[in-house]
Amino acid sequence: MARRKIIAGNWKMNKTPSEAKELVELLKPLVNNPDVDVVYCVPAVDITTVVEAVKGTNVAVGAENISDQDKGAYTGEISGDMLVDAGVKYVIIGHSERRGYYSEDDAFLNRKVKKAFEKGLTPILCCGESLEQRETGVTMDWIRLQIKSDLQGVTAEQAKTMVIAYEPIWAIGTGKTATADQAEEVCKGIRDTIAEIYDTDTAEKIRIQYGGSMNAGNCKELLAKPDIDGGLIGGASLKADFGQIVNYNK
Ligand SMILES: O=C[C@H](O)COP(=O)(O)O
Repeated sequence: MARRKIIAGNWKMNKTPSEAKELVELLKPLVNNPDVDVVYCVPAVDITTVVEAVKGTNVAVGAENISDQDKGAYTGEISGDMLVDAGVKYVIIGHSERRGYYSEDDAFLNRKVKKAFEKGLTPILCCGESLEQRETGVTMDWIRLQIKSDLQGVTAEQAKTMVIAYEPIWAIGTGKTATADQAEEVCKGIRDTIAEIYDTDTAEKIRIQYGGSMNAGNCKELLAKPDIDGGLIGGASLKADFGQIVNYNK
């Protein structure tokens, strides 16, 4: 069975609640594609507004982060239960901006992935190499290490339902996209890693996105690759272009 494409916007720290509402309204007529799952991953403070604004549409809402803890004295944290109660279905975990700027390491991210599953949320787990790692030829070794650590204790049944986003750090927000062949090579490598950790059935079911300067111009070629099941879009998710990406096959 063919994997269904999943196109997710990662709004990052860009929209106030009122701006978020405007963006949802702008995108509403543009993001209908029966062949594609559409997700808006939004700042925590926008979640309630966006959940309300997408009611009755095909769009699901995701969070950009989750606490590894359940509840209690963790100032500033947002728990899985809070996200679920607010109507969130997906959560981005391990984005390179969180790994880099906030020193989130693999052991911490592994706890978040497990917490997301425990609460019934679908993790979008990010991985990817730096420019230096690509240039020294260790891309796949690095990514294999990230995935193996971040998925420790995750069952095959859980892994089948999740999403992995391959995001080369050098391509994020730089306008420099990986070529479709480069992106496919790593996404295929990720699928092989999943087969190694689990089995081929799990590898065939897990969805793998590409992220890094994906836009209306390059999405068709990237999404035509056999192991690229969607995109995690930053900059281009904040404008009408996102509709063109969702409708890449039209
Ligand atoms: O999560 C999204 C990625 O960081 C890609 O961002 P970008 O599309 O602005 O390069």
